[in-house]
Amino acid sequence: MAKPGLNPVKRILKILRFQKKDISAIYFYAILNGLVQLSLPLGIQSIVSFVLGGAISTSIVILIIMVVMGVFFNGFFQVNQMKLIEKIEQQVFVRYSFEYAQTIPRLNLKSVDGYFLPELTNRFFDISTLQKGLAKLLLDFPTATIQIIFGLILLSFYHPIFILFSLVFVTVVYFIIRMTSVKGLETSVEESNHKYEVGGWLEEIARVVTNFKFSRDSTLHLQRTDKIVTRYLDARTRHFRILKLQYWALIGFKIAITAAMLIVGSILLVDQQLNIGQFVAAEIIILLVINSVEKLIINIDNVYDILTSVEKLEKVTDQPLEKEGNRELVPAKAGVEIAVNNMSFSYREGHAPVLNNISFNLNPGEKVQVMGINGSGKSTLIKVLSGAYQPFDGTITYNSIPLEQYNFASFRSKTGIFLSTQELFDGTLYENLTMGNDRIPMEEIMRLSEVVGLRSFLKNSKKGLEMMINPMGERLPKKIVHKLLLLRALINSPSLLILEEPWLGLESEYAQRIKDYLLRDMPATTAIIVSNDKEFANNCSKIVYMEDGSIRHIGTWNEIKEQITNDNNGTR
Ligand SMILES: Nc1ncnc2c1ncn2[C@@H]1O[C@H](COP(=O)(O)OP(=O)(O)OP(=O)(O)O)[C@@H](O)[C@H]1O
Repeated sequence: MAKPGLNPVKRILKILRFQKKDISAIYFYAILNGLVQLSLPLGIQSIVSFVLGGAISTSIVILIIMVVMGVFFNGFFQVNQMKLIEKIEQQVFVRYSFEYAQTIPRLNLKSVDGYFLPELTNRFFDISTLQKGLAKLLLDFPTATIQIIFGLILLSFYHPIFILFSLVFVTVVYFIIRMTSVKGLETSVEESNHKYEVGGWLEEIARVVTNFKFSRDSTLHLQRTDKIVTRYLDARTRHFRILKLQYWALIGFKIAITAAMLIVGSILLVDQQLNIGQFVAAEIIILLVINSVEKLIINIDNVYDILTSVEKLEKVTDQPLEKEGNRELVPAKAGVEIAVNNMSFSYREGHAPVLNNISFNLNPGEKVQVMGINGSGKSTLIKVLSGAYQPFDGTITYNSIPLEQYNFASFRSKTGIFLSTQELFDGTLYENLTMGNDRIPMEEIMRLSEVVGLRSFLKNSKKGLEMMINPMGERLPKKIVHKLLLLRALINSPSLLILEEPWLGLESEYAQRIKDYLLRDMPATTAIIVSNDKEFANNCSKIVYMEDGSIRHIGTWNEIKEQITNDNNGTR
């Protein structure tokens, strides 16, 4: 797929390259159509000559039949073109749908950290602009261009003066388009950016609807809408100014060519260099050429729409993906070994790091607890360890292999991750738990549901695991969602487990069961658990205590608890 920095015309050509065969066929039909269309004036020329000669014969009948057949073939070729265009439209839709579905889960989350991803994904809707635009572009453009070329060639047979006109015509059209198109595209993209800004803001109002519903005496939603809609209108007016310039240039040229050709045609007729039949035919050709120019004029807007829609559509697919290698994470009997060396990380390039020179080692199967006050960097640490946030300074290795050398499909298949920001998605309960992995035995799901306290929920739900989850509609209780997500992380005996506050807010009975399960029943799992639970800390083999993005203390709970108490008492 296109990469950042690619200009929009190249992006379009890239898309069209996949449809080379169909597009060649469309051009083939356009050429046939162009020829058939020209048979119309030639046929009429002959008919006029026959009529003027007073000879109504079978030849006229044949000619009329030929002209009518020409009209039929014109329609026939058009339908064939439409069929091919329909196929291209379908293919473009399929390609972008899969491209999006494939890309989004593989995005490097650091690069899209500043975006609200659902809003970014709205750009997919530009697919309909692209489809409609392509249809028009592929139907009208080749036909119009070929008709102009053939028309001009044919005219030059009538008199060499038309050759001169043709050359002037082609050069002027080329320069008009060339001179204004860069600015036109710029303003079109700008207009579209503001369109998405308005869409994004409306989506934001909808996302936090209760904030606006219960606000007192506030018209903030309208004030902000007014501001960004004004920006959109300004951009649109700027874009229309360019379009207007192009329309006027082409219309002016159309007027000039109409006048010139009619005058030349009339002079040639009076001078008897053309007979009346040739004159009528030449005028029909001129009208055809002018009509085609008109089609091009109307389509200029469409060209900008297409170029802009591709630019928008690829805003998602252009985002950097996670950098990965081809190493497989081989599950060891005792879990994975982890070494973090002088690792620093910041969410934005050039900003102060959120994590500073983090170093620690974990043996296979070790359970480490990450502790620290709010904002000390615990969540960021586990996000970076998960491999979803790149790049970072320093090194992180799993089983002595740097994180970025792993193939992430393999790495994630042996990793269980539970982050407090995760949510369920629209699908069945089974899909939400297994994420489509059918090899997970039902007994394991049932066994783990006992651990996290979901047994009675599953028993009581009418459809069991086939129950539909609708995260936006009838929502499940928060605790149930929490337990389901935790269950998902524990499934499939992961070699590496990363959990953020796994039992926070759960009933003490289940919190205890989860702790026991982690400590006793997962010997082959290396676990990193973010929690400030002191009792659990006492049972972990290592505590990483964070402060201001650095490791302040590291060791067993007994080794560091006094230092933490001293810190908190202000003896530091
Ligand atoms: N997406 C982000 N972009 C920029 N800065 C961030 C981002 N997320 C967190 N931070 C900043 O990084 C620092 C560490 O935050 P982090 O959430 O990792 O801490 P934490 O210890 O997990 O806090 P909490 O216990 O509240 O979850 C904070 O100063 C926070 O403001």
